[in-house]
Amino acid sequence: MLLEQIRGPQDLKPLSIAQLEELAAEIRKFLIEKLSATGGHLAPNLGVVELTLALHFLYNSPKDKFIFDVGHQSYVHKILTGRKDQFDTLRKYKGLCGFVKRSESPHDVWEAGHSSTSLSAAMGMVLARDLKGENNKVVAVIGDGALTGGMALEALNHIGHEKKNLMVILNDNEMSIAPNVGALHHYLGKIRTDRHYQKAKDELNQLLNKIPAIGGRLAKTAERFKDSIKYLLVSGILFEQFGFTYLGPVDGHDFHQLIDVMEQANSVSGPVLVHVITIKGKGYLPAEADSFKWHGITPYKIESGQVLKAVGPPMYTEVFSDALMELAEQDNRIVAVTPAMPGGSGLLKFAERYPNRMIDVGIAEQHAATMCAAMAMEGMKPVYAVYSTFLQRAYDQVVHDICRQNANVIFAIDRAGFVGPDGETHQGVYDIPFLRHIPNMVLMMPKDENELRRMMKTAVDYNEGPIAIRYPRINGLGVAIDKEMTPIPIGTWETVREGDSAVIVAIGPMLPIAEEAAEQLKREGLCVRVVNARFIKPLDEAMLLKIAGENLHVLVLEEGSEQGGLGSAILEFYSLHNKQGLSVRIMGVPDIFVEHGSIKEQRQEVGLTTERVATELKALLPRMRKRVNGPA
Ligand SMILES: Cc1ncc(C[n+]2csc(CCOP(=O)(O)OP(=O)(O)O)c2C)c(N)n1
Ligand SMILES: CC(=O)[C@@H](O)[C@H](O)COP(=O)(O)O
Ligand SMILES: [Mg+2]
Repeated sequence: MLLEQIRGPQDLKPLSIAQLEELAAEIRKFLIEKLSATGGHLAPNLGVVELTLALHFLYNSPKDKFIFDVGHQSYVHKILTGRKDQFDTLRKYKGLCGFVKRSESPHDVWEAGHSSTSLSAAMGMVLARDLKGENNKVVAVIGDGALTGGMALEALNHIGHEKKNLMVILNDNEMSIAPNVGALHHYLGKIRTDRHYQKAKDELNQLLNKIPAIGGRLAKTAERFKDSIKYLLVSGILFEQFGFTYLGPVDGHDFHQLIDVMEQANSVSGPVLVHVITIKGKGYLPAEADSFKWHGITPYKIESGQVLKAVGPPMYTEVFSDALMELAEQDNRIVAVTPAMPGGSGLLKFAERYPNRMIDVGIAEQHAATMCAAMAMEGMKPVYAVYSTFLQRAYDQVVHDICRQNANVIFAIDRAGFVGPDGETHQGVYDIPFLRHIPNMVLMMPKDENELRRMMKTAVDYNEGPIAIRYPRINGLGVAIDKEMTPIPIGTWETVREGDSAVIVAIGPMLPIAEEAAEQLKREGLCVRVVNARFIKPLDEAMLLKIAGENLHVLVLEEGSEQGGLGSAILEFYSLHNKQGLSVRIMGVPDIFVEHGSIKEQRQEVGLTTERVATELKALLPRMRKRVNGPA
């Protein structure tokens, strides 16, 4: 087994092409076996086995810097850089990160998780290198999906301007998570498929290179003729016009072609883009056949490709999807917009039923937001379906285009709260702070799947401006579903448990924890009220003033940043109403990044557990404690 002998990239250098091919097969087998137990981004990594081997074979990481866009396809890189023995802990708590992670290895020079940052990072490292007078290589590996992200265009524009030595490897597998979309995708498709382009280009290049070296004006004419013909035929014209030397496309699973084109690239001065065609999921038939499903996969049976299904009530995403279908049936103003996440956001059924009303814009969260504003102003009901973490990309568009113009956009914010194995780059814990302070925004979070449906109806009936519903990446509670979706009056909270010792104000999946804590405290003589603060904005001011009037201590429970979240909003409200004397304890996500693991482990790490809530509440109530133990 060659793989056992690979302790680092230096062990690749003496290998022959045949041995590299053998090693590629071993790595594929390793990935398929390991991920059958851990889950993870199988298809993307199966697609870059040869590419990653060729990079480490030809260049000298970490002196030469490899930057993986998104970083979900960096498992092969991790295997080759001394971490293969850690793969049983992939994406597990305190285990191997599923993305590039600087703290894991000096070979990990740039972290991501969010798409389309690699070219900007490469440019930064190249500018620093040249200012320091160093001469290492900087190689960005970006997928055809990530290339649709706006940042990539910003970087291409600048890189072409600076004309620095920088290599971009475009890993083109025709897929984003779902099939890739957009004009760029079609352009790449033309290059990929139009083989006679290639043949004509190659034949012509041979012919033109035969023109004998001639002096004087004729030479210039011949050169101009060659360039103008090349202009017509060279397939990477778009990139050439951006100042890159375009090489390819080559077969990204053929070591001869890969090594040859990278050695060609080494002799290019200035930015060079190597176009590599790969098969997402290569080497595992179920993943090749459906790389959409196998982009990110849970544990599976290798032989059958059967994915081990999670049991329990439907995920919130599915409840959202079904509610949207029902509402769209009644209201043809409803259009769904997704930035490249039709599957994860639950829009596949909608797309099938309403193909003209489901718009996938590619990895373009900013464009999606502004486009929704304009659609709303033209009388449509755009439902912007987006993960909390990816909405961060469109903050300015939400402020500047949607809220400031008071556009009636509905935000369906999925993955709100902890997300589990994707970890710190994907946690949905900042949307409350970055949304609640924007004028005109309404922000809701349901306590269960039935309330999610009610909130969907509330949002569709709401015509006063932007309105957002945030819901988590978990199963619902399995509550009864009302046939009718009854809208909820805006800004009204709900007392789900009576009590006069203290109040827990909780949202979303924190409600069950709050109720369990209250039940626990009841056995100690404390009668704790639990309030479902289902509107984060606007707050239920009447209820807050009533609580203040009862002089009750308040504990706020939210699976989101403590800085600027619901608890902060309540503190601000009490300060504004001169109720500073009230004690308000906020329990949420502290000022740290919470890494990968299960959602349960992430909650435990920050203390969002029944036990800690009970303990914190008791600590809040010194007076109550004495009363329970007899007269003061
Ligand atoms: C800003 C942002 N939006 C969406 C995503 C979700 N996402 C992760 S990977 C991916 C597709 C990337 O496609 P590509 O770059 O072609 O890589 P491949 O998986 O095909 O290798 C998407 C949309 C993300 N990580 N970041
Ligand atoms: C790498 C990336 O950003 C996506 O693949 C993301 O991991 C999808 O998340 P879900 O699994 O929650 O849909
Ligand atoms: Mg792709």
